[in-house]
Amino acid sequence: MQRRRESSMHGGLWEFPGGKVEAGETIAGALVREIAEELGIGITPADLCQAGYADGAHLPVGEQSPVAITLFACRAWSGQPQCLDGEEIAWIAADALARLAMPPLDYPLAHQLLEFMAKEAKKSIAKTG
Ligand SMILES: Nc1nc2c([nH]c(=O)n2[C@@H]2O[C@H](COP(=O)(O)OP(=O)(O)OP(=O)(O)O)[C@@H](O)[C@H]2O)c(=O)[nH]1
Repeated sequence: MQRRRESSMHGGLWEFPGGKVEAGETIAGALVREIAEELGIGITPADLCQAGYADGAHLPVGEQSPVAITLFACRAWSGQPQCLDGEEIAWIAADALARLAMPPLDYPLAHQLLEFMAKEAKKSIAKTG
């Protein structure tokens, strides 16, 4: 997880690393670029698997968001993650994610990630068992 710069919108809150899709990019292509810019590691679209999606419809009634976020899991990368853009980065255990102070859409994403990981674990047990 990455803690946003204090001076930015949602400053000081923890979020999944990533960023906005630019004109002409695919969502996965934008993530490859953002992860290189923010963490200095190399990932490829082939290693990405969609793990979640959140937009304003996932927020409590009365709360709105102009933002829609697609969350990807990534199984492989090259290099060591460095904090190149945020205030700090940290590995967070999946079951501790929801206790972090995060922007609103990252809470439903964290919940979906837990479900995704549980399903992946079941598949892996089925394969090996
Ligand atoms: N992670 C996250 N970001 C949100 C939420 N709601 C919301 O408006 N945002 C905004 O969505 C934008 C995400 O873009 P970004 O990660 O590229 O962040 P940024 O604007 O600081 O980067 P930039 O300067 O490179 O454009 C941020 O401005 C962030 O504040 C939310 O619930 N979760």
